[in-house]
Amino acid sequence: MPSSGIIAVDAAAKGMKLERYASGGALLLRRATSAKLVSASSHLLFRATVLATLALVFLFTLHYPSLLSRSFHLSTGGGDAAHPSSASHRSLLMSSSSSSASAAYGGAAWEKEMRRSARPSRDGGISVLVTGAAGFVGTHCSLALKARGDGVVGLDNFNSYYDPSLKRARQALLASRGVAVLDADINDGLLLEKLFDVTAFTHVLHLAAQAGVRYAMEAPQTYVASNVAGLVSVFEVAAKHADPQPAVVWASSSSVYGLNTDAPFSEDHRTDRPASLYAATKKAGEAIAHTYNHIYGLSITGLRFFTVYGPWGRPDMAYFFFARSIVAGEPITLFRAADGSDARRDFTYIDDVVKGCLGALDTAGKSTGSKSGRKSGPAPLRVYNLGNTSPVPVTRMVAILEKLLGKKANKRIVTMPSNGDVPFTHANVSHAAHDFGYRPTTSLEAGLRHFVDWFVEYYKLDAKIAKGARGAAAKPAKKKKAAAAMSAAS
Ligand SMILES: O=C(O)[C@H]1O[C@H](OP(=O)(O)OP(=O)(O)OC[C@H]2O[C@@H](n3ccc(=O)[nH]c3=O)[C@H](O)[C@@H]2O)[C@H](O)[C@@H](O)[C@H]1O
Repeated sequence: MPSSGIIAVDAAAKGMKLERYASGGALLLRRATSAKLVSASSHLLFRATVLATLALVFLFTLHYPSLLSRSFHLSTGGGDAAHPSSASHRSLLMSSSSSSASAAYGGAAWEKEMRRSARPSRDGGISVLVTGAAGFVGTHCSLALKARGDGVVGLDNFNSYYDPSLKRARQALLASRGVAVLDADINDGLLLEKLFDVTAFTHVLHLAAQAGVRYAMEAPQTYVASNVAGLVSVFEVAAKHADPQPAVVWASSSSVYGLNTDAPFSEDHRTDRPASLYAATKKAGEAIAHTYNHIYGLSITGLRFFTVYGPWGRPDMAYFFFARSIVAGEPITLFRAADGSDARRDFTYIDDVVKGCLGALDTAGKSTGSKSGRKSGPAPLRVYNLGNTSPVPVTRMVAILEKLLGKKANKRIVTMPSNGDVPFTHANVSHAAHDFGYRPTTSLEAGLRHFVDWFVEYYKLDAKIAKGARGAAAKPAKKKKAAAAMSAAS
């Protein structure tokens, strides 16, 4: 539209030029005719341009619907579970129902429910806001806190990075144990403020994040939005709005060690060479934590998780999607390091990690700041490895799965692509052991057995799979039969 307007003005200006250089009556007549002609042709030109523009918009809509509907994604979320679009990265932040959560939540009944869920049932119990509560680690930690008599309010945006129905099932499990999980986003600062107005949480267990090392190449902005902006949002509310300030324990990652080759990885080692954007955002989080501790006296503990696995786990992680592929008879790709060695991971079982999280909460120490922005003295700033201390080759992990599922994997072994992966991880956990008695006790064999038990039951796999027979049947399994078959197979 504007371009056609410019063309019309240009044509009229040319007519005026003729007028300026002509002289005499005949020429006056020609000038008038010329002006009419110019006017008519500029109308034609204008109409043609409008039509052409409309045609272009139509074609553009046909070919790039996602671009034109971007504003829809920004506010309503959605996307394909397997490949959420990076253009709709804010949909990973704000699910459809959570985009206006701060406006939707409130009222006497809501406040009563928040207070009920946040209230400890034991003397000396703590009251914890768990972000990412419908996530893997968040669910297990919330259950453990509630079970020992602490108060818990959960928050999750139920994004589609992986199957949201699994997150809803975890939410239902939490609800059955009396833990309310709000459908809301950590970037919704107003909602967080509202929550702290209603409940004086003593602690925040901040686990909401965009996880996954390799997916960061596909959707970089989601990592910045959740792991940097979201973290700041949580720290802002905890530091400047909450009264009194809570202590914050949050999920960093073993990936911050990046290209570090000293092993086992110790908290004193270099973390300035992240291999992925995921790792870089977690490293940035640790720097941001330092700032909020330094300025506002916020007690902050970062936990570097090492490839956590177990029942109710994350379907985007290798052990989980390998199990699925083995059952389905589909090929799996195993990465081998450039020197020809198998990739190795310090796989850490969820129950061990939960003990570490609760230990970190229990020893967090108080924040020293207040709403006024003044702090009364230095507050704790801590970082701990939560690993298993015994790296296992990924090929061994697959061999265990094959045994448990009673079925051979169709393996394809390739050199590790340059996608942010690291060849090995190995935790030194002496600081966590010293400060809160963290001692991982679960072998990969035992932990994967628990995972497979849950996996077979949750997905109602045919008992034949558990027995090692071929093919997964579509019809629902009898749970007891499947479980019995699983223990027979192991
Ligand atoms: O500790 C962490 O900080 C991170 O742990 C997890 O990352 P990773 O340790 O990379 O786990 P995961 O993807 O399960 O790959 C496991 C192994 O399988 C190998 N791997 C992977 C995929 C594949 O197709 N083939 C393969 O061999 C791969 O080379 C690797 O050796 C979390 O996802 C991450 O969110 C973060 O929490």
